[in-house]
Amino acid sequence: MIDVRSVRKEFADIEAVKEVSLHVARGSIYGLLGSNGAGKTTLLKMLAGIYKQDRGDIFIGGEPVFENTNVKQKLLFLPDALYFFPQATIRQMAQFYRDLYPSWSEERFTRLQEAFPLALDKKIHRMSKGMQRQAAFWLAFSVKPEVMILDEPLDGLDAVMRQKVKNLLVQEVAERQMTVIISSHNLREVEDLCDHIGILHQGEIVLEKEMDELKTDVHKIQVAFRGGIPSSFLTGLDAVYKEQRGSVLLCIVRGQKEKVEAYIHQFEPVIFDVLPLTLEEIFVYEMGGVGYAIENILV
Ligand SMILES: Nc1ncnc2c1ncn2[C@@H]1O[C@H](COP(=O)(O)OP(=O)(O)OP(=O)(O)O)[C@@H](O)[C@H]1O
Repeated sequence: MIDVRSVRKEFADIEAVKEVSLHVARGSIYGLLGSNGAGKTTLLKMLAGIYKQDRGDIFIGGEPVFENTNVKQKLLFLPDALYFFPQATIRQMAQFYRDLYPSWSEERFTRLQEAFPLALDKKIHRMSKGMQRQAAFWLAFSVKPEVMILDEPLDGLDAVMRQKVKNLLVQEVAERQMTVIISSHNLREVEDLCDHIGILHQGEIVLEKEMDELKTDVHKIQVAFRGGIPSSFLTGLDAVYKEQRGSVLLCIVRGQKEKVEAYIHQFEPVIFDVLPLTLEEIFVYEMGGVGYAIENILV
C-alpha cells in the first residue's frame, strides 16, 4: 500500500532523509522509531505529499502522492504539531473535513462522541493539549481513510485515552484493512500496536523487523556445565550477545527455539534456562549487531 523507494530529502544545511526505502502492506501497522532529529517528520511529510522528495519514488496504492488529489483524499496525516483553523470549534472543523473527504462518515462521527467526550461547540484552541489531540483523532477516525500517517500521535494523551486510541486504530485495521504508519521515539509506546518496526537513525533505516519474527526467533539462555563451558559450545550457536557470570554463561541467541534447545542438551548442561526477553532487549542486541547503540536512539 505504501511504497517508498530510495527517497532522499535535503534541507539547506542537512540531509534529513538519506536513501530510505520501505514498504507497508495494506492492513498493516508500521512503527517508525527514531530519536529527535532522526528524520521521521520529514519522511512522513513526504509520504503525506506535503514535501516533495529530492530523489526516489513514493507510491500510495500504486500512485505517486505529491500533488495527487486522488491519493490525498484517501489518506489522513496527523502532524505532531496539530493545526485547526483559528477560533474553530469541532463542529466547524467537522464541516471542513466533510467537504474535503468523500469517505467522511457522519454515523461514525456521531458514534465517536462516546469515545471522545468533548464539547462540539467549544473553540478548540481553548481546549487542553490532550483534548485538542482527542479532537484531532475524533475527526481523523470519522474520515475513515484508507491510510493514516501519524506523527507522534500519542504525545499528550493520558493513559486511558492512549489505550482507547490504540483500540480504535486496531479495530479500523482489522475491520476494513486500514494501513497505518506511526512515528514514535518510544518503542514501548507502540510495541503492542505495530506488526512491523523500522528504526530511523540520522536519516537512514538502520533496522527493520517484523514483530512476529522478532518475538519467536530470539532467545535469552542461561547455561552452566560441570567442568566449565565446552570449547566448541558457542560455535554451533548464532549468539548476538554473550556474558559469563562465574560459571554461568548468559547468551542471546537467534534461531528456532526447538533447534537451539536440542543443540544445548547435547552438551548436558547442569543449568539450562530459557529466559523471557523484552522487545527492547531484542532491539538492543540486534542494534549492537549492526553497530549502533540503541540506548542513544530510543529513549
Ligand atoms: N523545514 C526544515 N528546514 C531545515 N531543516 C529541517 C526542516 N525540517 C527538518 N529539518 C532538519 O531535518 C532533520 C530531521 O528533522 P525531523 O523533524 O524530520 O526529525 P524527527 O525525527 O521528526 O525529530 P523529532 O522526534 O524531534 O520530531 C533535523 O536535523 C532538522 O533540523
